[in-house]
Amino acid sequence: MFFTQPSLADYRNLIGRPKRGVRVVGKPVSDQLRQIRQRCERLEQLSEPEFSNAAAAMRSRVRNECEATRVPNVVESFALTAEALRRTTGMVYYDCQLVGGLALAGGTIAEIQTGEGKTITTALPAALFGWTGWGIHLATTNEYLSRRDYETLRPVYERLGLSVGLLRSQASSDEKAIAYACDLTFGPGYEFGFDFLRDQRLKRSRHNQRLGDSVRRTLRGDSPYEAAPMQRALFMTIIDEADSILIDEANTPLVLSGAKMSTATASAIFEFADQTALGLSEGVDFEIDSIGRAINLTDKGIGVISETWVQRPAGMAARPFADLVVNALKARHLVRRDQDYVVREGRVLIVDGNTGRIHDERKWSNGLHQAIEVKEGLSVSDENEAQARITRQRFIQLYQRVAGLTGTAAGSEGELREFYNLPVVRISPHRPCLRKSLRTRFFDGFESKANAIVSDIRQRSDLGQPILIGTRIIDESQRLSVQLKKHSIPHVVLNGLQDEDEADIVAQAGRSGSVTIATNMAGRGTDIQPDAASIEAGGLHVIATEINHNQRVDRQLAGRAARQGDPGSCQFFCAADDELIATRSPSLSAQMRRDAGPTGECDRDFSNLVAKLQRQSESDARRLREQMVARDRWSESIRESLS
Ligand SMILES: Nc1ncnc2c1ncn2[C@@H]1O[C@H](COP(=O)(O)OP(=O)(O)OP(=O)(O)O)[C@@H](O)[C@H]1O
Repeated sequence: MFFTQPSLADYRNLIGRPKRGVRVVGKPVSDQLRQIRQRCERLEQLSEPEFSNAAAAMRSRVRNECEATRVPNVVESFALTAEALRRTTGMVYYDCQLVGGLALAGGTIAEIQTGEGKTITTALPAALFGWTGWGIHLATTNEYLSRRDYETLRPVYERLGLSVGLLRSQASSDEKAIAYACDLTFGPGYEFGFDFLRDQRLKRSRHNQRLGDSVRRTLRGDSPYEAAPMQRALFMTIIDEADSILIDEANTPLVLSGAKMSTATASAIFEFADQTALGLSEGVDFEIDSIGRAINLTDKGIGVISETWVQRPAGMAARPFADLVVNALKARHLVRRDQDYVVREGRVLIVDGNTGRIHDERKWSNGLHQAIEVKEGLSVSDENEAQARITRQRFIQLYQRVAGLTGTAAGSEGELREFYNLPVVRISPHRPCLRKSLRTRFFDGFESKANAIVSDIRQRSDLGQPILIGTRIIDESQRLSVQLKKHSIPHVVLNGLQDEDEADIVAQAGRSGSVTIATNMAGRGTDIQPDAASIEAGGLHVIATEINHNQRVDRQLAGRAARQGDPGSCQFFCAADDELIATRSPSLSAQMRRDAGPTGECDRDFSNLVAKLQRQSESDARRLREQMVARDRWSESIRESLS
């Protein structure tokens, strides 16, 4: 049994009905805050056993109230959570965090500035709905952050009598089922979606089971018991870094691959396709749309491929050959090593463009992965069959309740409302942000940009400022590392290829004078804490080595500096050969080269022109998502009409 919708409306009344990006103010909220603070004062007086009893009483009250479909007691729940947090960590919620908690309880996206403390804010709605025992999914962008948040908040939840589970990578389905059986389950957003698909696959295979299958299983020596679904009904998800999960990641659907294809394609055909692709010329046989990341064959190209296919070696599998050649062309011209993938121990491993993380369990489909293996001279792996698929938009809509947090919802309000029916509520920071944003510097190419970055780093680290250099791709992090080594500047690299532990690198990155080069891995969610000497020297300084395709990504990177009222600064370095500029506006790229002085730096400020390219890129990405959702709705309506 679930909450009925009126309870959601009740919360909205508490916070004032959110409209587009409203600032939450008003008497209902201040009344709530006053009551929570008053209750906190009384809870502080309780001994530990008395506090546990109060938490247990809350749990049974919520259970009873839920059965009666009434709204649980927000004031009591928030006060208990605040007191558990204080007893466990010594932290006391700021008013803005309590307001953020109310907004989340009302089913909104709370926009809370970077570094304001979203992690502990999630505990307020999570406990409130967690008392029901129906299972809250706490999703974030990656495993590092979900583990960190789990470790930070588990003692708080346990003090409240709530059970907590973590979805660990490589966990078995039994282990995951245990995590899902908890009141609260932490994990990366995509993992919840993949597990949903895995459960659907299981249900489908059960449905298709024939009489006597379990007897046959026993005779084969397999377990006579069927695997059980991991997840319970999808009740509520609270999504941290909501714009990343709900917008950026939503550009690609979740696709679950299963067993090897029943008719394995011999590697010879991929090699033949690669050879054919090498014989084709750009502009004659094919065109490259590097913005849409597509290859379009010309009529001439199609003719060449057909003729080549006729001359294929005997015994080659029949399969749409032109598709394989297009894949080979993509592998050669569009998919880049140390950007889109890395090669490790003879395998092609995909790099997630949004998070900078390497996913060794993922594979490109329809033969693209194999085409890249051929390009890299590796042995060709088996293709897997796509067994289940869902867009992220549809998956999230399956939850009864959704709430989210991010520092960067601005500009995405329309999309969040249209696809997810989620209003954005803007929460004021508890202290003014002291970040100094220095003017963007423009260069004629990577070399001059790297030289300027190196001399800037040297000056700042000599003064004791810690520096985080944010690169867009692995390749650039490596090239910059080479430059720093040349100039004997000690530094560490965080790009997924490093041997050091990510948590250790982040823990050291705020030390006075330290220099850290990182890909998007550190661009979101990471909490770099400058030490006292660093704060004295001006706080963390962020250098962004490229303007990203998406402004939110830039704002997140800048948001690593000047958190919690600390000083800090950031500066963007932009070059004519940066991907955004080179692919979207060759004319701007040429203009920047022309304008550059003897050091390669431009006098002119191109910020407005670059911002325009960024907006174009964002709206192209949005259009792709809209098309994907429209296709999804269309195929769903066909499926329904056939069933
Ligand atoms: N009420 C509080 N009292 C003291 N410290 C706090 C409080 N809330 C948050 N912090 C501290 O502020 C820092 C930033 O918190 P957190 O990483 O949750 O921020 P965030 O809003 O999630 O940032 P981002 O948007 O970058 O992910 C952490 O070190 C956290 O311990």
